Amino acid sequence: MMLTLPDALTADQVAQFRHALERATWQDGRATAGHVALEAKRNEQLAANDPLAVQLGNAILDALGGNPLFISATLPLKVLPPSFNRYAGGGTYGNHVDNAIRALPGSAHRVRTDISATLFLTPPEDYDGGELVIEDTYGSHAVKLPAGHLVLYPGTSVHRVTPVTRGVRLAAFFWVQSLVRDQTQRETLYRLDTAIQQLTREAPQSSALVELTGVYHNLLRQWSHT
Ligand SMILES: O=C(O)CCC(=O)C(=O)O
Ligand SMILES: [Fe+2]
Repeated sequence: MMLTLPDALTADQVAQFRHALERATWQDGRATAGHVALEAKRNEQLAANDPLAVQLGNAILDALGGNPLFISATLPLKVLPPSFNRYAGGGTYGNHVDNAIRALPGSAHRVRTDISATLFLTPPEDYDGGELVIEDTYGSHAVKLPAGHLVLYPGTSVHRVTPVTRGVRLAAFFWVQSLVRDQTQRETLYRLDTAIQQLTREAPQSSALVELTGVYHNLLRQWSHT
C-alpha cells in the first residue's frame, strides 16, 4: 500500500527546516550507498551524526508520534532516525530496492525496513523533475508532494528519483519496522481502523463499534510481533 500523509509537518516547521538545511554541510550520498546503489545514486546527504540531522530528525519523529494516520498505517515497532537528502543539477537516484536491514546508529540494534518514507521539504513548483517513482504490483506511481507531505510505501518496492533539472529538492527519508510484517495484514488492519473511525463519527452509539474494535485488537494480537 502506498499512502500520502498530508501536513506531517506544519508550514512553520517546513520553513524552519528549509532555512536550516540551506546552510547545512552536505556530503556525497554515495558514502552510504551499497554496491548496487553506488552506481545509481547522485545526490547529497547529511551525515547521520550531524547535530542538525539529529535535531530535525527528532522533530519529525515527535510530529509523527502524534499523528493517528501514521500510527494506523504503519503500526510502528521501530522507526529509524530520519536522514536528509538534496538533489540539484541533474541529481538523481536510479532504480533500487532499499536494504532489508539497517542498523540504528551507534547501537547493536537492527531494524527491518518494512515501510519506506519520504517527507518532501521543497514546494514542487520550486524544482523540475525529482519525482519519486514507485513501482508496485499495481504499476508505477510518480510522487511529487507539497512541502510537509509524506509518502509511505512498501520497503519491497523498486523505486527511483528522477533527475532534478531545475532548482533544489530537499527531503527527509526513513524506514519503519512494523509490528505487522505482512503488507496485506497491515493494510487490512489500516482499512478496518479507518472504517471504525468513520463509524465512531457517524454512529457513535452503535453496539457494532465495540464488536469491530474487538475484532481489530484480536487480529492485531494474532498478527503482531514485538
Ligand atoms: O529521495 C527520496 O525520495 C528517496 C531516497 C531513497 O530512495 C533512498 O535514499 O533510499
Ligand atoms: Fe530508496
